[in-house]
Amino acid sequence: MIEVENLIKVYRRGEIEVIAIRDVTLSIKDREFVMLVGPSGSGKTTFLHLLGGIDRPTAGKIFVNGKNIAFFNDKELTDYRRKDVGMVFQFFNLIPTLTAIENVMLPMQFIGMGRSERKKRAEELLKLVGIYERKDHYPDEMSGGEQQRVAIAVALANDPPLILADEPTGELDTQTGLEIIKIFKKLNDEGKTVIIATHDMRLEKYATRILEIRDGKITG
Ligand SMILES: Nc1ncnc2c1ncn2[C@@H]1O[C@H](COP(=O)(O)OP(=O)(O)OP(=O)(O)O)[C@@H](O)[C@H]1O
Repeated sequence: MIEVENLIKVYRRGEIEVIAIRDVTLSIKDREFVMLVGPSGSGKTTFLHLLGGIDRPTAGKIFVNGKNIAFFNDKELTDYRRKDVGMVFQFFNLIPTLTAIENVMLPMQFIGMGRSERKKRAEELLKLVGIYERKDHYPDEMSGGEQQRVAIAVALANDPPLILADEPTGELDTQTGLEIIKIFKKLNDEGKTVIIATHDMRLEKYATRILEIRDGKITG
């Protein structure tokens, strides 16, 4: 359960202030599949970064399972990012010097899981997203769609209940994008809460809810 209360994010560039999130209050239940839509610059990425603990709000509260992550100190926030949330990005964000399986194993290392368990779980996750046969390849040896599958496995590494994705099909061709959408649908069916910022209207039929963001204000 996510409860956002009077959330505000203001970026300051010298003298100029940009209000990216403008007093947003909403709640998202467990197992929802939320599609976040809105024009470029409306605040989608900022909103996901705030929910994901990548950025801090200027004001307001973000309760995730009863805990206000806006009040977390750096250590608590790092812990939250490692265990409670998985993030998927438009440009995959894999580590180029690590193979697919090493990328997936890394977040498990951060929480102290032993090597053999990490390897076993990473293999299972790569099978789940349909990319096991490429496990020893480096990101630059894989297509965009393959890299995004690996990136989803990375996001799932520590089994977070919440998955946030920022334009995950934006760099992919039509067919590959559809395959990625179906992976998110499967994850949602298996119990994950999924929030996806996107311009890809094919997600609409899977979404349990569509939120519209405009100039930092969310409706819907
Ligand atoms: N680090 C930053 N410093 C200053 N302004 C920023 C920063 N990040 C975002 N902004 C501004 O905040 C507003 C919201 O940006 P954001 O990236 O969240 O929008 P978006 O809906 O994700 O856009 P897009 O679809 O183009 O990715 C924009 O006006 C943007 O210019």
